[in-house]
Amino acid sequence: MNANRSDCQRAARRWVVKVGSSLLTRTGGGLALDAIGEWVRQLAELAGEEVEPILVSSGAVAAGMGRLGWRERPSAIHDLQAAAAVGQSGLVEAYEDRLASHGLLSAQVLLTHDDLSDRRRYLNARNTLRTLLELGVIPIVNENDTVVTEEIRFGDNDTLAALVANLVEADLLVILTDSEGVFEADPRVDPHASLIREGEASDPAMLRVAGGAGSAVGTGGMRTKILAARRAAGSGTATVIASGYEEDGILRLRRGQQLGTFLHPGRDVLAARKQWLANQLQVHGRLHVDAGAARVIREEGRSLLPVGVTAVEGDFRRGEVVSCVDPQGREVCRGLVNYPAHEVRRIKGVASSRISEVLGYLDTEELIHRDDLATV
Ligand SMILES: Nc1ncnc2c1ncn2[C@@H]1O[C@H](COP(=O)(O)OP(=O)(O)O)[C@@H](O)[C@H]1O
Ligand SMILES: N[C@@H](CCC(=O)OP(=O)(O)O)C(=O)O
Repeated sequence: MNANRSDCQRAARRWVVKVGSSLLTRTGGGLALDAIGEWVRQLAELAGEEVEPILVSSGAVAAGMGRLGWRERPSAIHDLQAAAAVGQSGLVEAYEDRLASHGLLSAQVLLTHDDLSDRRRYLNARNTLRTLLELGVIPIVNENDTVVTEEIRFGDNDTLAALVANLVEADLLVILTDSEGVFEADPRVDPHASLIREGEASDPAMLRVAGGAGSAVGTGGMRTKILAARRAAGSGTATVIASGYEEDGILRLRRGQQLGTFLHPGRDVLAARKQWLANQLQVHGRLHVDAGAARVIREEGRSLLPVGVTAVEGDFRRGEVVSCVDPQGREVCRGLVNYPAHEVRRIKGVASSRISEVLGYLDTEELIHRDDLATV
């Protein structure tokens, strides 16, 4: 059963807000700085209401074109990459200045899709983003355009935003673009098409209105946004696709107003999260935990600390999935482990306060963080 859309928006704590190139690019290159100021003002207000916003912003190519004096978007990949490299610092500076004027710190995070499919780098990105949010810093994420080709060619930061939503298990993904939302047909082709206000992310009809593969609108455009909503739904995240030109649009969403198109994740959020983690699970090793650890994990949803581990089986790397079993050999949970097998063997049974003494460094106090484990 889908929760009410307004309630979902109001209850959402962790937001990923994606701002598309179509909004950020001024005609002839350069950044739409006034618009950036508006989104920042709203994000700052959200942050003051205990929302944790993460921004995924395109615009590096646009900013670079402005700086290089290029009037037309180049088509050669190396020119696009050069423009993005010149522009990324300007893009972040634009956000940083405006966030600072609201007393907020920002951080630049550059990712590629590959980073998020590699277990260790995935865990690194997840821990970094989690720490930034705990520190009250606003992460500004973009594709690392220097090392990718496909994404920069298709102009697809929608997928990146969905991957980030999965990564941090966001409650809401807001995709801001130049269109009011998803229409029954591309409004540029059919100006009379009406706006779809609500739907299921997985509904095949949504993809059909956004243009099938091979059609003119089949690459980028609305199609990648619907696919992003589907991907986000995988970890229980709801998506809103709305216009970035709407006055106070972000704040109005926060208050529960029905702007743009809302795409329900389609099933129980907690079940989706567990299923999502379970799908990631290819078990690389086994940790034997004592009865106390098994109990607090099962009954209180706590993290696994090294002190609760009695034996280690297998050879796994940091970020891989391990299974935890209780003293009777019953599986308790599976999760992403923060230390490699040879180090877990050294810190098993050790208090977290002594990890750095034993290993010479401290990564995290938890062996498996509660957000990274699924009970079975
Ligand atoms: N069914 C649809 N409803 C709304 N917009 C659509 C639809 N199909 C295609 N589009 C197009 O998608 C565009 C937005 O995508 P895009 O230009 O890639 O934006 P961004 O740079 O924000 O990612 C709209 O301007 C619109 O022309
Ligand atoms: N990462 C690049 C391009 C990504 C891009 O254009 O994506 P999108 O906003 O989805 O059309 C940039 O910052 O210019």
